[in-house]
Amino acid sequence: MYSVRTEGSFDAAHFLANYQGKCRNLHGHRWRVIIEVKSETLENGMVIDFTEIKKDLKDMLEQYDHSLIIEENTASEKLLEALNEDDYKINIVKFRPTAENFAHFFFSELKKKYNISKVKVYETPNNCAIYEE
Ligand SMILES: Nc1nc2c(c(=O)[nH]1)N=C([C@H](O)[C@H](O)COP(=O)(O)OP(=O)(O)OP(=O)(O)O)CN2
Ligand SMILES: [Zn+2]
Repeated sequence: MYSVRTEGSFDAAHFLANYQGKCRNLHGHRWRVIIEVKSETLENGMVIDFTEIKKDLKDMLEQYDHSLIIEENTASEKLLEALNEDDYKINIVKFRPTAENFAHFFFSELKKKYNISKVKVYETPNNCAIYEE
């Protein structure tokens, strides 16, 4: 079995709603996203062309770069209105924005095109979550 890995990153702010601890406050991370694709066979000597998958990864992560990520229904209308009025880049997500949920989310997105086997998301240099199938 062959496998290839590549990675990308994005800088974004988030907070964990209903969380007892410092992460309930708005704070930022450089989210590092490492993806792995596996294959039994090679095409043109490759599992997948790095150039192609790197571009798709970059395009996917670009949406979150320099944004504020908010879990659906966890911010007041007043806050959302104020942020929108001042034209801040916001991403409302349907899941709690943890490294685990992002790993699963990015896995599902990439699965649409690639035989993805693993996604690792680093929230800090020391901590990462992994989703694999
Ligand atoms: N299993 C998870 N635990 C936590 C997550 C997560 O996504 N998965 N996220 C958070 C917070 O977002 C927080 O920002 C990270 O917390 P922590 O690692 O304590 O933050 P530090 O910056 O102090 O990390 P260092 O590695 O010590 O620099 C909380 N928990
Ligand atoms: Zn955090």
